[in-house]
Amino acid sequence: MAELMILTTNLTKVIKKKTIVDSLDMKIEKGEIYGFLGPNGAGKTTTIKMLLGLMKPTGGTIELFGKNAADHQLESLRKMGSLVESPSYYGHLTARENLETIRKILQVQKSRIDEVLSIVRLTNDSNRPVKGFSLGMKQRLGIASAILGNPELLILDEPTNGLDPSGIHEMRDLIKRLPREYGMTVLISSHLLSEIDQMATKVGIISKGKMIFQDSISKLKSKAKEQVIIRTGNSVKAASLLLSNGQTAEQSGKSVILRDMTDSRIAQVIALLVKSGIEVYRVEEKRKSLEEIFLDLTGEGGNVHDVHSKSRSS
Ligand SMILES: Nc1ncnc2c1ncn2[C@@H]1O[C@H](COP(=O)(O)OP(=O)(O)OP(=O)(O)O)[C@@H](O)[C@H]1O
Repeated sequence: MAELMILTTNLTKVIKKKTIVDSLDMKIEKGEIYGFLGPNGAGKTTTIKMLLGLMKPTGGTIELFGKNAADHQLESLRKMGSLVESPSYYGHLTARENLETIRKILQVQKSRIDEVLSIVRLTNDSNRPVKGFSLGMKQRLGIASAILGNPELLILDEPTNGLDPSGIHEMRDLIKRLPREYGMTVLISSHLLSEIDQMATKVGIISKGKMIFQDSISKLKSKAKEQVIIRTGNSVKAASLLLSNGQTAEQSGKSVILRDMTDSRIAQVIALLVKSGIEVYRVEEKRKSLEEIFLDLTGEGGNVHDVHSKSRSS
């Protein structure tokens, strides 16, 4: 099994009697880009602050790099870089000068400044005062600061917040390169699945403080099982006829809904309906988008409980 960078067990935070993070089990392996997703207020920042030792958990445990975080805090913080909320800079100083102030604290080699400027593609703007930078450039400078100490684990809290599509694109390209080219593991939070869909190797979805899904994007996509909707002259009769012929079908208004159908099975179903005198008006195929699955999971109803029990047993 791959080396574990983060493992939380029953991680819980209660603030003013309100459970903000609720028995969270998070598992992140080396080399992953882990998308930590959830609507605003779900508890992402609170979780991240606990991982970074900025907030003390009310309950549960955190292991970082295979060791209990509370017992090895300095050791693990040395191997981590982070960008939480908007990064702060000296606006009148250049990008290079801002990095130099952090470099002195971290005591890394001077040459590392040129390396990180090149990684985040700010070399050409490195001698300009930061106050003239776009939001996207400031965020990239924030990542440059976070990776200055050459961390093994990089934690980014909503780094694409407020960026325009081209800024999001640049950020995505940058983050994708970090594990591949520099061996880093990345935890990135977002409230939009579409923003991390194309870069995350794993996703953890949090809703109201609880982890409701944790697996690969492809597993998440497989939840988007296609439906075949057949509109008929008599949907009640159609559904019961199909059921008596061993075909699971759900009646909904004037239609019957079938799931996981092959082309030949659909042909058989239609032939059966027509032979039995039931008119077939329309056959439609519908597949849920990733965003719809995400909304289903994080919404009030949907199949939250189904997924929750599934992710716990896996
Ligand atoms: N110090 C605090 N005191 C009281 N409530 C808090 C405190 N910190 C966080 N909360 C509440 O906890 C909930 C989760 O906040 P958190 O910032 O972790 O969510 P989030 O998922 O990061 O969302 P966002 O993207 O909006 O920051 C929110 O309802 C917030 O109001």
